[in-house]
Amino acid sequence: MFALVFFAIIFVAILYFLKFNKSSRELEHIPYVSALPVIWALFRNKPHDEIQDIVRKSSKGHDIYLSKLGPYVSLNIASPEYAKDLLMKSEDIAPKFEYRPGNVLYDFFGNGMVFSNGDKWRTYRNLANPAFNLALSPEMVGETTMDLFSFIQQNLNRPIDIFEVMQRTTIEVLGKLAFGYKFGCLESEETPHIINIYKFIISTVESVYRIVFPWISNLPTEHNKKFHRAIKEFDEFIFDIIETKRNKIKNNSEKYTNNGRVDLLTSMLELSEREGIHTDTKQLRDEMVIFFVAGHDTTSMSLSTSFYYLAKYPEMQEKARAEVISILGNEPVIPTSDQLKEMKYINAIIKESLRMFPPASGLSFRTLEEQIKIGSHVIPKKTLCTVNIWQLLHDPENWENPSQYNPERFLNNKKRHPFSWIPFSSGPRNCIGQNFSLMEQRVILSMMLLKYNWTLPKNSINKDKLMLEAQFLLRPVDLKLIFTERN
Ligand code: HEM
Repeated sequence: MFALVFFAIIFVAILYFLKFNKSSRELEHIPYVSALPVIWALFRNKPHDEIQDIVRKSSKGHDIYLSKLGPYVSLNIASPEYAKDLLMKSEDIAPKFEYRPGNVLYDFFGNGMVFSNGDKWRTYRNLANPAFNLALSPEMVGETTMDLFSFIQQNLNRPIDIFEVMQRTTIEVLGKLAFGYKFGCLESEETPHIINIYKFIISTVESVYRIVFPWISNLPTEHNKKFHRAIKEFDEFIFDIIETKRNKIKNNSEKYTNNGRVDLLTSMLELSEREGIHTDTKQLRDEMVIFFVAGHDTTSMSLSTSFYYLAKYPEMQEKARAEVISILGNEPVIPTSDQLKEMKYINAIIKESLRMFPPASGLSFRTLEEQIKIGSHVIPKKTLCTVNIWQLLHDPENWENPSQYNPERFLNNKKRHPFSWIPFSSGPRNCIGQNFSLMEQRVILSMMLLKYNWTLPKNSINKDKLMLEAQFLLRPVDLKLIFTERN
């Protein structure tokens, strides 16, 4: 029996190897780089910046190369010009790789916008675009920042986990933005039950083991059963919100739950009714899940990076505060859109934080539907491609002293390749929430600067450098800050 299993494994491994070699023959002009050192570092939970150092060293300076992470052989791009060649292709020539049921990404995200293609993607992106434009005014984020003040008042003068606090804040913002819902994360220290459910789901989706060995998710383990039960509970929560909204729109009764503001879901439902576009409840659920996931941990990471560096460099914090006071005065008030535009230094801080620690360090896979050219390389149809955003944002050719945090680099009008700063990706599949997130970060940072000073605790593990978890969606490790009230 043992021998049979052993030979079956060898046979499958040979088939797998031959399959890989077939695709690599068509791509033999592209160097192949082993991903084993990266996988090994991921399993040892190495900080993400160290993993990226390993990526850079093992790719030996190639800015286009093949490698194999888990079951996927992919073409990796790490130069702005090559990234442009891929990302500016139409969404039909370089569509997203579609995951199948049984893969944790599909099981949770379904066909949400990050992973959908063709008419489905176009329909929902077109429905969501105007909704995002309507959401750009700063009041809702400003009101949530007032709730953040109340939360921090309970925790003054002692170390608090800034990433956790930013998650609470951005979850509140996302709940109101996406479906006009108040989770109550800033009302008490207790985490709402549905958010605990969500955190369990997302920790499973992000697991390195499941990326490298996706079949783990199909085993009848207790964890997998709990994962599917958690998705069911999260789904019931979202389905309930969708049905309630549909009914309110049908009956024309108090649809605008969020201080009279239109949330994304209501806006998408109304537009679809006006235009006679059928919206499927399961697809709307997938879109809400994507907005929720794509929208809050990313912004929390970026804000945490800014708070961290402003604590590490007090003179930077003072300079940022002086700019905000010169525009808003000395009292914490909600800025207007025009006032936000004047905040050049705050904007440079946010851009530098996104460069230093891009919350999404790499892009999801594209599968080519046609042969394309990347630089002078001919890349055949069906090749799986991705862009390493981190490497673009730390490329010494475009960024002097890339590992140094320096917002001034965004104030000196230096000409750079337009694809050298793409933390939100670019082209037709760029981030739909980019402008919203930038506005959100400007509002929260500027109001917090008026209300508080903050420092790193003396014994912080992040004193010398910001420690990162291993994941591809970046997170800081144990990032505590001490807030004190100004005046
Ligand atoms: C700092 C904050 C954010 C960063 C760094 C970020 C980054 C990105 C990146 C890199 C992509 C491309 C993903 C890929 O091609 O694999 C993306 C797509 C997307 N993002 Fe964001 N994002 C942020 C905030 C948001 C927010 C606030 C929302 C919504 C509320 C959002 C919703 C989306 C959606 C729906 C897509 C898919 C767009 C499409 O394929 O048409 N993101 N984001």
